[in-house]
Amino acid sequence: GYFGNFGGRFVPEALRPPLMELEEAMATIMPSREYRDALQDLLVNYAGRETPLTFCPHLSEKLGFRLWLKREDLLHTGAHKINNALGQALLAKMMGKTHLIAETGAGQHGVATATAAARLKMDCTIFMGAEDVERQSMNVMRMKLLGARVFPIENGSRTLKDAINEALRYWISHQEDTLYCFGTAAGPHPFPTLVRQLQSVIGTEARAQMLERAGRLPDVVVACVGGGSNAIGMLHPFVEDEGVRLVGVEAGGTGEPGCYNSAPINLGSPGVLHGHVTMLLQDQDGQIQPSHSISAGLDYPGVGPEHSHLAEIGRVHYGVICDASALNAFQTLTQEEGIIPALESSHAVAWVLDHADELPAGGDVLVNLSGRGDKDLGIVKKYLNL
Ligand SMILES: CC/C=C(/N=C/c1c(COP(=O)(O)O)cnc(C)c1O)C(=O)O
Repeated sequence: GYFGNFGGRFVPEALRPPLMELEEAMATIMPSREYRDALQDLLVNYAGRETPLTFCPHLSEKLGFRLWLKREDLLHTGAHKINNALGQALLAKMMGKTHLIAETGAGQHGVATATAAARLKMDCTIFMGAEDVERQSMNVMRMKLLGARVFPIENGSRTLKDAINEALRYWISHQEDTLYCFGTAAGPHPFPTLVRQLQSVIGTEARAQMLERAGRLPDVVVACVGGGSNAIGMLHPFVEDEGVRLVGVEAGGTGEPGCYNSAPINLGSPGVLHGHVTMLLQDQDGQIQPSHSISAGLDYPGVGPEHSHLAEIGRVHYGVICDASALNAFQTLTQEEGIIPALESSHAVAWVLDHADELPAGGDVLVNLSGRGDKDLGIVKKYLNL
């Protein structure tokens, strides 16, 4: 369960049995024809795969290279989260579980898990920081409509980190009938591996689509990094392609010195959080620092262990984008190409806009559009005179 020096399973003894049961199910149920056919049917005929690869003529003209977007925003529920939620919910169902629990920050994973539970007729409980309940209220309404119970978490920074803590605590005393449907490529082993496996459909499809549509592999592949699931899903299938430059984009928050950010790879240090060793925002005593980002989905002081490893070995470059640049990219993509991106995905687009002069003229740049921006209109209204 390690990626170089990062990963592992640093959990209370009581959590080892359900994690070992999950690992066993990954080895016995997931390779089965029954599971693979059922998941493929859900991804194609329910979630809407394969997602389009959209060329951006206007931005390509302005930037001097061909810009391509992988449209995970067009999936059912509006983000890549459904890939992972369907895969884990189906696994839980085949393991005989009747209850799914999950954490959520932007609410997309919460909605995806509630959707999967509704489709597979399972109970669903979502843990969500109270601050996120307010700033992503449309997604909270969707979760409730879908039949999920939503628990607002008041302690700590009232965001994603606290929601994960509560979900793990709940799971300890509800192991028999419950699977924790972990929402990102972090957490104790086997979650980072399981989530990468389920999200790699993004990069596998995009790689084939680039060869078909561009006639070549992309020069650069870019994805935003919160816990790291859409990025590892997009980047993993390209890791062996040495000529392809891989970029993960962390959230820099307001960008003022000493401000709260969500850029543990760039500004953090190694530590243990939520059951794994990874790069973290922490003080010298190992106390986790509060994080900040305009986008709830990137507002997390940790990152998946495989990203910490890919940064350490230098295979992926991790950049930082602040709130203002993300808002600018949100507006630019909307106006230039008629696509309203999630604030999370806007960080990846912003990195391309801000670094255009470093990117190969006449080349091909692929960006993962992890979600759509409908959920963020209430937030951006304050900043853009809507
Ligand atoms: C698991 C908590 C993160 C959430 N969302 C994160 C997110 C992210 C960042 O999460 P990762 O892909 O796991 O890094 C990117 N794009 C969209 C549209 C997102 O909603 C959520 O609860 O919805």
